Amino acid sequence: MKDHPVRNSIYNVYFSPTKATQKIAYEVADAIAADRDLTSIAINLTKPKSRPVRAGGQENDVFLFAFPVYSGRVPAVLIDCIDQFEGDGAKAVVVGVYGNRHYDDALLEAADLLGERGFKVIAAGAFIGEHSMAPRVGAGRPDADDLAVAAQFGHDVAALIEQGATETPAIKGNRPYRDGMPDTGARPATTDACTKCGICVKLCPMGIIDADDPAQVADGCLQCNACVKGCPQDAKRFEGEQAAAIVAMLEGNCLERKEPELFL
Ligand SMILES: Cc1cc2nc3c(=O)[nH]c(=O)nc-3n(C[C@H](O)[C@H](O)[C@H](O)COP(=O)(O)O)c2cc1C
Repeated sequence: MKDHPVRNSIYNVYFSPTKATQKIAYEVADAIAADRDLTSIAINLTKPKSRPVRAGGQENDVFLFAFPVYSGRVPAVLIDCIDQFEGDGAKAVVVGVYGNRHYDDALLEAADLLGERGFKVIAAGAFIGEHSMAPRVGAGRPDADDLAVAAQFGHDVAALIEQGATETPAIKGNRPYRDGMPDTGARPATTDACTKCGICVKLCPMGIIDADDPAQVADGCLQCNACVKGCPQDAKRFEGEQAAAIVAMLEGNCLERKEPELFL
């Protein structure tokens, strides 16, 4: 009988309502997997039924945790998920994708939380995605240049692992973290153009859009904009002064291109 060496894994764990984070996560994970000959296992936390999930690793596994930055923080909906992760000494890489305003304390917060769960966080990266609330901000990102940076980041992480790195680099951010997003009860409005096709029902990461009447949206909306961006009839939108003020602030201050920042 032949002995087969145990193949270790990279867990590509991501939450990505409007898919910017997903693009970066795959680029990073695929580069690490190729260089380290790891089996890539994707864990998509976006659908409500997929959360929380028990996920973890062993010493020679790599755990990529990728999320969109919400209000400069890790989305609150992911905190219960992180509580289910078991590091057991596995190496972890943090990826935060933000909408060209700032990532503030989100990378640091994610690294702290994963450290508490027993992971050795060896690298972190902040990448830019189109702002889900204001599509002119970070429009079209991540683009080809961003994806190339993400792939190179993955190769650099693989080289670090080869060298046996276990230390956490200095990651930008402050403790205590900035205040997270207040729950304002905001939720999308639905126009007469809605055909009740059900696409938004499937896209909603909170499962709160009524399947029979998609105009009915229950409490707990993240304002992630998956329904707004995914509606083929353009029938969902955030209305009112507060939504307009956020878009005006972002378009007024955050149109200048930012570049990814890497911590290794
Ligand atoms: C509720 C909410 C809060 C956000 N907060 C920030 C923020 O603090 N800074 C920023 O630059 N972008 C912010 N964004 C933009 C997202 O981080 C960005 O659009 C990201 O690419 C979305 O990732 P996804 O496509 O994987 O859903 C926010 C978006 C939402 C929906």
